[in-house]
Amino acid sequence: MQFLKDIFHIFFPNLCVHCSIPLVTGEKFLCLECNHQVVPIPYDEYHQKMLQSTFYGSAVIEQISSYMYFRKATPSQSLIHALKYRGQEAIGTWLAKRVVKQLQEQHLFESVTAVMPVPLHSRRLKERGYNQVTAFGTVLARTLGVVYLTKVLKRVSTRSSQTILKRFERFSNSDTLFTCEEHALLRDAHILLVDDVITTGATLLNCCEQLYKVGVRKISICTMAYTPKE
Ligand SMILES: O=P(O)(O)OC[C@H]1O[C@H](OP(=O)(O)OP(=O)(O)O)[C@H](O)[C@@H]1O
Repeated sequence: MQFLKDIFHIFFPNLCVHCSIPLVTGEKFLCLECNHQVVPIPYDEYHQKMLQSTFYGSAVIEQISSYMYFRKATPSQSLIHALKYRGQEAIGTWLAKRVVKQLQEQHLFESVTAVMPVPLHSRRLKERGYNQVTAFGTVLARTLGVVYLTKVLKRVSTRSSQTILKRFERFSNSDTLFTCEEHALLRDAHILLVDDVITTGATLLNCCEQLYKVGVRKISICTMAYTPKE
């Protein structure tokens, strides 16, 4: 079997999602060199403040963690773009496994009662075929031993993609994005919201507002990446 895999690999090698060189055994999605350019965000007081500052004055976030810095033209952007726009859904699982390590070492999110993804609009979901945070979120929910709650929080607006907008435009673009149904699992709950990237925080803030309206007591956030302010 391994022999067949090796032959297949000669003709159809897996390529680094950033620099496109063929990957060797042991490498996944990124070659060693590109992998070294991914800058993880440590879980410490300084970086907690940095992440929390996105939501200061708007929402109280219990705990927050983001795996890596998101910067244009770097392997972090290639990873997220391959995950969202090039069908590489398994990148979500791969990143989640890295987050799980941090989560277990730091005893993070231990009082969470459910994990919820930032939902895609049904039209976007149809185009993409999957929500890019599903794989990531389900691994986290399984690790924490809690339910992965979908369908109650819904994206109702069909606004344009945030990706091409500047910081200010992202906020004005995010009026009524989501609605949330009442659900027994949300009352007095501690919800862990998961998404791919935090840029201005407008998307997650909008979700938080809807969750608080239906009786959620605490919200924590975990994302794959965070765009630092320039
Ligand atoms: O912190 P913010 O400024 O709100 O930006 C972050 C959001 O922007 C992107 O969504 P978007 O709707 O643009 O994704 P798309 O590429 O799927 O359209 C991303 O997936 C986050 O959900």
